[in-house]
Amino acid sequence: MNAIEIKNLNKKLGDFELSIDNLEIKKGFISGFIGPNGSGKTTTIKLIMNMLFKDSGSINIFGKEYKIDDINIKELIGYVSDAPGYVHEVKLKDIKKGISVFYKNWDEKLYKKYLQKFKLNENKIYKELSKGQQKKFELIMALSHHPKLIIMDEPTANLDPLVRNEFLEILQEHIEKEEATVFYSTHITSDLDKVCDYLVFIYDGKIILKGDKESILENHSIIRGNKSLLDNETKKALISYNENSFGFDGLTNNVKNSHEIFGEEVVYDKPNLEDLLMYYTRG
Ligand SMILES: Nc1ncnc2c1ncn2[C@@H]1O[C@H](COP(=O)(O)OP(=O)(O)OP(=O)(O)O)[C@@H](O)[C@H]1O
Repeated sequence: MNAIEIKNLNKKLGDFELSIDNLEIKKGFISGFIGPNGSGKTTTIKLIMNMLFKDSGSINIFGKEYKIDDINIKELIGYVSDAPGYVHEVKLKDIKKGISVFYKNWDEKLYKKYLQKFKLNENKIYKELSKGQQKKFELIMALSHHPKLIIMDEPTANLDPLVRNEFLEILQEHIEKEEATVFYSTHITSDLDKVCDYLVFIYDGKIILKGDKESILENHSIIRGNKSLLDNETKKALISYNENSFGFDGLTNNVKNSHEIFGEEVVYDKPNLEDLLMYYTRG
């Protein structure tokens, strides 16, 4: 069974349209959700969280559907939003008191352990925490009820590299222990290089690429060569390309075909996720 299954999902917001024909998030893995600003990541996540109502289509969480199984679904999910998550003027321990009662599986021991690990004092007022500490607290709240699915929207934005690593470590530790699934959006592709197994790439409201990270990277190649090799036919082999006075560079998603077209006259480089994001979105 998949952790998340989306079919024929449609949502219009002003002149933006999100349209996802089919998306399956595999249970037990980390799936990274990437795409440029305004491509529909937050909208998709809010739809998955039922914080926004869909126009049409279906969203299943571990085979369950909102409306029928709302409470059961929410018990299964740990959510970290892109915005500050809690009322600003309240102490951490009071936030915890108010929220923990909604979860059957709330684990006070685990909560205390994470507080210690992240060196957070629960007598502090939420607003007095730094942005990184606020995110850590939100992660603790999201993990302390043993969620089977962790959904996060840009959780590591604004975190320094050290805190980001701690954040990812605690997440990985949790996944290993709980066999949980993670689906999270980010602009920080180096985080995904480190931890993600699967990748979902959204652009202008549509999923343009999805699959396991290693295969996606293997199926793509950056080609660099002399400008004279670019013509209307050879350009068709490239997702996008860039020309300068020395030559060109472009991305292909058909490495074999590109070898047939360009032969040994060009250099083939392995792309990273940053490269994919750039070539796919620069038109
Ligand atoms: N309430 C709304 N009314 C009208 N348009 C909206 C609304 N909410 C979002 N949008 C539009 O939907 C599009 C997708 O926004 P969304 O926040 O999902 O993108 P995103 O991929 O999360 O972007 P970012 O990386 O900048 O956070 C944008 O063009 C945005 O302006």
